[in-house]
Amino acid sequence: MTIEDVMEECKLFYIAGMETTAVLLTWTMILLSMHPEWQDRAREEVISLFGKTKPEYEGLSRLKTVNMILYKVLRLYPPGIRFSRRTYKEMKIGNVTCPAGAFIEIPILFIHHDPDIWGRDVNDFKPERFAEGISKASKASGAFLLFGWGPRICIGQNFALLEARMAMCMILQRFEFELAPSYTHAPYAVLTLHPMHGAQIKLRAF
Ligand code: HEM
Repeated sequence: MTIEDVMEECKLFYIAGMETTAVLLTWTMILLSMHPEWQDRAREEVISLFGKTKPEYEGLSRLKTVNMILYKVLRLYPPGIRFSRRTYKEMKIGNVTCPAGAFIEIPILFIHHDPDIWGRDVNDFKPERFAEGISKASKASGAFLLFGWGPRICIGQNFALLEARMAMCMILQRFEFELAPSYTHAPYAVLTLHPMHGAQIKLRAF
């Protein structure tokens, strides 16, 4: 690799890794503010596992409620709303024949909100849907696509979830939070899916 290649890789990791995880945490704070009963459940779990001490790596894998909440947030508000592929030769995908060089977009957001896959309560905030893991959460395997799919699937996915668990634990250990009256719910996609008018949240230390 040349030094330029290394620099490009560093930029890619920064761009692909920072904004995505930041919006995941933002939506999690928003949804836990909208659903205080889940905020309380998540806090109870965190305090029962770690008290007020900094969570350690092994302990994070024992989180159940926080995990279900993160998956639920990632289904409803996937940070990246689509990913794409280009065919390098003519190929058949299902019943469709694609010529070489076709650009194919996979609409993560639409798939994550498809009632045929997730049921009629597709838009409800029900983290318990993920109680038995990702594979049992929907009618179609492979419908939870937030990290992409195949050989180019997000290389940072485990790291991202680890960061998110750690950050949410540390926030829940210290603060109760609720939406400020100025918050307007307007999901908006530019590069990532984020709240168009920001996330005004009131934090109360305890
Ligand atoms: C919630 C957080 C994240 C989400 C939703 C996310 C989502 C994605 C998606 C959809 C792709 C395209 C995959 C494909 O084409 O199949 C991708 C690729 C990538 N992600 Fe992430 N990502 C996240 C966090 C991270 C983090 C934390 C890092 C690095 C520290 C990272 C590094 C990358 C890189 C380097 C690629 C390109 C992989 C390749 O082309 O081989 N991502 N990510």
